Amino acid sequence: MKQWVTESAKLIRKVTVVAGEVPKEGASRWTLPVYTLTFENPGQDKTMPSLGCRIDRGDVVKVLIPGYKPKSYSMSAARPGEFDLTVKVYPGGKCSGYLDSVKVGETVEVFAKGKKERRPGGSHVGLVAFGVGITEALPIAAAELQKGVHEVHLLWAARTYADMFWHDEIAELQAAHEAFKVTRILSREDREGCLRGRVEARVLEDVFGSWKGNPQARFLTVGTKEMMRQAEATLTRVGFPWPDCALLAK
Ligand SMILES: Cc1cc2nc3c(=O)[nH]c(=O)nc-3n(C[C@H](O)[C@H](O)[C@H](O)COP(=O)(O)OP(=O)(O)OC[C@H]3O[C@@H](n4cnc5c(N)ncnc54)[C@H](O)[C@@H]3O)c2cc1C
Repeated sequence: MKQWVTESAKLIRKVTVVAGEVPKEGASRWTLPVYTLTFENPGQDKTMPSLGCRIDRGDVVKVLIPGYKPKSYSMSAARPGEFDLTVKVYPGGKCSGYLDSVKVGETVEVFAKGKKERRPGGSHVGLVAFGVGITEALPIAAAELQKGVHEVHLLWAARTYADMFWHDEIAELQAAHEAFKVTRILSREDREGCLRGRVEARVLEDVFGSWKGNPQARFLTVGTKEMMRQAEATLTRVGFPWPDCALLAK
């Protein structure tokens, strides 16, 4: 098996973000639990960015699953000496199940990975996040707002409102930055204040249409590869050609 150069990070806190539901018999889907795991930096290193992981560039933390390959997680926050991973736990999930099984005081093997760079432009930044993809999108929204861009619009898609989290964090960021707009869209629930449906052309038109023709508009999609490819193709169709309008470049 390939040898990976990893470092040991100690789990120091585990906080429930979404409690989740016990699966109902016969139910095909249910709300899955989400936890924020806080790890001490390897060697108690206080230098930032933690692990050298640039949250604002979409770098990831690779977690080595014993006897398996490393899997990617976005660093959802970092403070001197520690960093967070916010993890949705899938039934039978090799990596998420492993992370869920780690006890406070135990260590995991990790390393940071990422070479992407922020592309020039981006007076208007659109972030299209699917489900737990918010763990990458929200820290990037915060970083873009810090730069003083004209507008950051987060379009966050999930099945139900119960699958969503970090509402207080989003509200705080909105209170601090008038430039931060948020649209939530649910595929399986009608809810006041949220759109209903999927991230299709008419939704992207409605949310980002007023930016059309602005060569400064930049976008980031975060989700499974398939969701991202689909969203990028739809952005292209509605007038934001991919990858010309990508926020990050490899
Ligand atoms: C760049 C990047 C960043 C990521 N960041 C995060 C993050 O911050 N937090 C986080 O929780 N995850 C994140 N992921 C996803 C993570 O890497 C794993 O894919 C996820 O934890 C599932 O792995 P697993 O080994 O637990 O599940 P597996 O053992 O691969 O699968 C177990 C079961 O869960 C189902 N399943 C797995 N993934 C999904 C999915 N996305 N949607 C629906 N069903 C699924 C499978 O179909 C299977 O039935 C990220 C992925 C990438 C590529």
